[in-house]
Amino acid sequence: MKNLRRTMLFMPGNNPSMIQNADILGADSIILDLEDAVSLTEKDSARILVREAIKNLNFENVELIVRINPIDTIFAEKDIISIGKVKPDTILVPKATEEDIAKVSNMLDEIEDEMKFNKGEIKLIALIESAYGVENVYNIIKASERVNGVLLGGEDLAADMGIKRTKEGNEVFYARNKVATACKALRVSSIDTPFTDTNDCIGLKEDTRKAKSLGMTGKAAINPRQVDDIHEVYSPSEGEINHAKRVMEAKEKADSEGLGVFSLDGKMVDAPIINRAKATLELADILGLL
Ligand SMILES: CC(C)(COP(=O)(O)OP(=O)(O)OC[C@H]1O[C@@H](n2cnc3c(N)ncnc32)[C@H](O)[C@@H]1OP(=O)(O)O)[C@@H](O)C(=O)NCCC(=O)NCCSC(=O)C[C@@](O)(CC(=O)O)C(=O)O
Ligand SMILES: [Mg+2]
Repeated sequence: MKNLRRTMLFMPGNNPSMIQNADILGADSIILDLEDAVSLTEKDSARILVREAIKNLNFENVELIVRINPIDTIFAEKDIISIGKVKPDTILVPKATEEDIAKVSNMLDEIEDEMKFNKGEIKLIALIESAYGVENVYNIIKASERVNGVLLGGEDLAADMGIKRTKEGNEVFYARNKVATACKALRVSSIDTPFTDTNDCIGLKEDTRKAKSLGMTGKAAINPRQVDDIHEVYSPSEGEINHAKRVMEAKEKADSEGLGVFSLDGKMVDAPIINRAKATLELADILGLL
């Protein structure tokens, strides 16, 4: 569902059969990749394919994101100019620093001017996948008003740290915490790193729950089979919806009795719990679960 960003499904920018189905795979966002999923010899043809796909295919039901090549490569400027002119919803900036975000944003200012697009219409997501990026994520988000999300890249981060990536994910605990907190502080989305074993749906759900429990608001996917499992974790369960309804009913009663704090099933309920219940019911409503 566009605008929710529970899932961002990566697909290689040089794979037309994957791209042509992108709109119907159920992900909230799709990422057409010009970076690591495309070999050096295919960079130019992938850029052309992605540009033509954006011009000619229907991507109404998903947020359309393009991951460009890193700013310090010979491909980045061509990517920004060629892709910026066909107006994707969002550009994903890999290995992002403050300077990279400012540079892409300035180039988009010029493109939007030239093409008579609305100013600031093309958004940016910063891909945080280095020790520097994690430590500076707050300032990287602040580097441009276009930034409305962060994607955490666990594989590159582990490589930069010189540590092993594991299914348990203890090695990304600090990064998830730091990214989720910076994103909440600046009210932008925080998308967790993909889970790379596409056959392990139990491991995927466990990994998604862990990231969600730290405040990450969505997760990247690399295979359409992962989309429903991630959505399940990011959807309120029947039990959570029923509890939220009971909190709101009890609140009405407490309001009529002039009480700001009350007890439900022996547990204290006050403003933060009421706000959480409201948010649960709002999301359940958007997802058609009420
Ligand atoms: C993983 C695998 C090879 C498995 O292949 P398999 O062949 O086993 O797939 P099957 O399940 O058998 O496919 C069944 C049917 O679904 C279709 N289908 C599969 N995947 C699809 C898809 N993604 N989109 C649309 N359609 C798809 C397929 O075409 C087939 O269609 P059909 O033939 O019609 O039946 C394949 O999924 C794949 O290529 N994924 C994308 C990989 C990618 O983009 N990676 C780069 C981005 S991550 C990254 O960079 C992160 C990071 O930045 C972060 C960090 O730092 O941590 C980093 O640096 O790492
Ligand atoms: Mg990466």
